[in-house]
Amino acid sequence: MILNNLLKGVEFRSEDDLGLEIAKVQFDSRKVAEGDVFVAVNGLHVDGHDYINKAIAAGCVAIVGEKEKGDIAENFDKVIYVQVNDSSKALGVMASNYYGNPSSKLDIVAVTGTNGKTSTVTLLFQLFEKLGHSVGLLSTVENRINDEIIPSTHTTADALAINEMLAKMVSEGVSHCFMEASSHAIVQNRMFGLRLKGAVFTNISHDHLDYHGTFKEYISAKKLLFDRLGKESFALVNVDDKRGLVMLQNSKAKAYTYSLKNPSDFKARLIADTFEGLQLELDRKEVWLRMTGLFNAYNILAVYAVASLLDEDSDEALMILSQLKGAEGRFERIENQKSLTAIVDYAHTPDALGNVLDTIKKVGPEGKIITVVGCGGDRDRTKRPEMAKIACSLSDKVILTSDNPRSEDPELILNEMVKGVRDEDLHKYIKLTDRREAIKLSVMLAEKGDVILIAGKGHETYQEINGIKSHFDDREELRSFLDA
Ligand SMILES: CC(=O)N[C@H]1[C@@H](OP(=O)(O)OP(=O)(O)OC[C@H]2O[C@@H](n3ccc(=O)[nH]c3=O)[C@H](O)[C@@H]2O)O[C@H](CO)[C@@H](O)[C@@H]1O[C@H](C)C(=O)N[C@@H](C)C(=O)N[C@H](CCC(=O)O)C(=O)O
Ligand SMILES: Nc1ncnc2c1ncn2[C@@H]1O[C@H](COP(=O)(O)OP(=O)(O)OP(=O)(O)O)[C@@H](O)[C@H]1O
Ligand SMILES: N[C@H](CCC[C@H](N)C(=O)O)C(=O)O
Ligand SMILES: [Mg+2]
Repeated sequence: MILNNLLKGVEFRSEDDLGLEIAKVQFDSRKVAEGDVFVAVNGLHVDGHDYINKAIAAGCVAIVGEKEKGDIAENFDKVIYVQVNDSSKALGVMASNYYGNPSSKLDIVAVTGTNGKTSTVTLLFQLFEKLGHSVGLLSTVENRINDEIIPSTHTTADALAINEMLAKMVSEGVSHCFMEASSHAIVQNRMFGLRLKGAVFTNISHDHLDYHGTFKEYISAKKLLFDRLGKESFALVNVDDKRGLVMLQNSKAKAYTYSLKNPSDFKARLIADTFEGLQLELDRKEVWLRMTGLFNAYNILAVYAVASLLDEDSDEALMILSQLKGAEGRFERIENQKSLTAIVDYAHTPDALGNVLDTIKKVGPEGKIITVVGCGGDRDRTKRPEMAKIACSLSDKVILTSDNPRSEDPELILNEMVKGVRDEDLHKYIKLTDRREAIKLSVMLAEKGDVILIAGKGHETYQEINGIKSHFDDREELRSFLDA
């Protein structure tokens, strides 16, 4: 592709001839090959501008960067230089151009919020598939093009990977794509330049303050998704969350609301919440669903509203929804012969953990609740004491253990968690860094009628300790001890 065409829609300054052919767009010097353009992005750890010489040595023919040409590299006589105000935004637009602007050729609905993104997009994917459409999914658990699975490394991939997958979807006739929009992705402009049919806001609560700094900044990050929507798009927000309406301010999109408690465009009423499923009144129709928990009522309502906004038949949508199961690793029950209720859930924020434990308390059996939980390393430290506090106040016994410690000392993470436990709950917890041993102990402690909750890792099939990922699956571990 000609560089000039690649830069269509990007505001830039350049004194060079931009008529040359480009092989590929890259933003990592380690991936640059002969004939590529290298986009230098300033990151959290290093500045891409410091890798321009490496990119040139690897054969790139053009550079896109924010700095003045004279301030960067010596051997610029060999390459074209294009100066932009924001490289990550330029990268978003260039990635779209390179892959033929796929987002304008299918309907993309992005879902943001602290909790419920994966659950919502997975349900949307399943629903639209069963409604007879060819569908794409970009999510934490996996990316999908109909039956094809493309492994996922992030909740929201980088701009090049997103557009590459969207282009593949277009070439395979996909009509709808449901994607998660993480707050990291929004502020890093990984989705910049995408044309969205709509965006959904599920909720916002404590998470990622390590990255965003303050809760206010975290809200602003989510809001940016809605600020960037065009007037042809829809914005659908949960107004039972007090930040729901904030998302709509400054948005040009057509605004819609959903709620279980407040006046809204799409409304549901909870009739019953049981281990077997939810009973809801949706659009004045009664429906039984195979999912548990008030939070799932919100997810179902959002899915139903999106289907309506995309002009699907509402009766057919409700019928299909009533047959769907939730996303894997989300309130997933592990069958066993020990008369125990065993649940694996991805709750890795204080809000999610509280919701899941509240649900178990409300709908679960009379027995004790035994919770196994940890907190990820290299992530928001302030959620650690909160999560331990919630786990201990809503459970009878808690085994505090490792999640993905990543580069951190597992023992120190547990010590930070313990600080949050209330005095009256101090007798409830045990610290055990080895997650396998912690799961084993939960099964040993459980008696007939008890509930075991293994929280935080859900669908994950690895554990990252000391920067090394090894195979680990909460469901496999739990099953092996329950079957022993
Ligand atoms: C904190 C964060 O989001 N980091 C992401 C970010 O990395 P970074 O800013 O640290 O990049 P950097 O290492 O400083 O490098 C800056 C630039 O120099 C370039 N570089 C670097 C080295 C080199 O030799 N040559 C070179 O060109 C890099 O390609 C990059 O363009 O940009 C990278 C490229 O897109 C991402 O892979 C990386 O995700 C890291 C691995 C990560 O763990 N991210 C998590 C926190 C994340 O994104 N999570 C959200 C979900 C959160 C949620 O809602 O729960 C997600 O969407 O997955
Ligand atoms: N709508 C919701 N509101 C609050 N909590 C929810 C909701 N839906 C799911 N949860 C809880 O949050 C956990 C994570 O849900 P899910 O994976 O759907 O969230 P996510 O937003 O995709 O998370 P991530 O940021 O890691 O991608 C679930 O396991 C469940 O405990
Ligand atoms: N998307 C979240 C997932 C956290 C899952 C938890 N198991 C952990 O590793 O901390 C994050 O990257 O913060
Ligand atoms: Mg997710």
